[in-house]
Amino acid sequence: MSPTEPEPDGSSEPRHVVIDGSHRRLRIVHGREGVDLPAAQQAVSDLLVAFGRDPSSEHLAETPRRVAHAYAELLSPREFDLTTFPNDEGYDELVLARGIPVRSLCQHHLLPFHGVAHVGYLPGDRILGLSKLARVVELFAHDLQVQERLTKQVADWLGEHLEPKGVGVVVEAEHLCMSLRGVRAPGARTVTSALQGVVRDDARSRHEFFALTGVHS
Ligand SMILES: Nc1nc2c(ncn2[C@@H]2O[C@H](COP(=O)(O)OP(=O)(O)OP(=O)(O)O)[C@@H](O)[C@H]2O)c(=O)[nH]1
Ligand SMILES: [Zn+2]
Repeated sequence: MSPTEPEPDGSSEPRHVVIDGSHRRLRIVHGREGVDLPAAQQAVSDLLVAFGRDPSSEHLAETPRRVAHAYAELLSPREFDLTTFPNDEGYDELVLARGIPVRSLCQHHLLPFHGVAHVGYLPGDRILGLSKLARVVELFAHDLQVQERLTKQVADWLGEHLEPKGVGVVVEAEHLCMSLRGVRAPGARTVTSALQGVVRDDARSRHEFFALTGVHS
């Protein structure tokens, strides 16, 4: 399957472009097809008609454009450079970014889910620019998602690109499809986790990871 070909679930893997001939700086771009704004705008206009509204009224005239752009923004992660540094000091404890904001779209209802991610890793030969932990979350969150897949994609991606000794990812989110409608359970937060390597297999590392996230294992 080519990097840009959509997977059966509608998402596709991000690609990287080597920008300085080494593994040290990679430009990460997402492989998803861009949003067709004119088509999305027309579809929103049709939806307003289906809702019994007049899209030509002064109040709604700009709404199709606004909605199309809003969804395009939510479905388009920003490109970034994956910057790593040699782990010269042999740092061998967990590195954890706690409370990274998560904004994503539920693939079932196209409603947002939002919350935080805690992303940690146990370094191997290289350490990662800290901001990149939050950028990787955005890379996968700006998609039509389920929380389980988002959580695992972040962990798998870090494992593949950083080759650390271990990875841990926890996502805690509120799904508007569960709080505003349907079951109407506002405040219910779903917690998912994905662990790899030492963080999964070694009880002390796993316990330390969950202790640092504030999530009880
Ligand atoms: N596993 C998982 N389920 C999700 C996620 N986001 C939404 N869902 C659920 O997807 C399910 C879709 O179920 P359906 O029964 O087809 O849809 P529905 O009739 O709108 O369901 P209700 O929300 O219960 O009214 C619901 O239970 C949602 O809560 C997610 O990230 N992960
Ligand atoms: Zn939903």
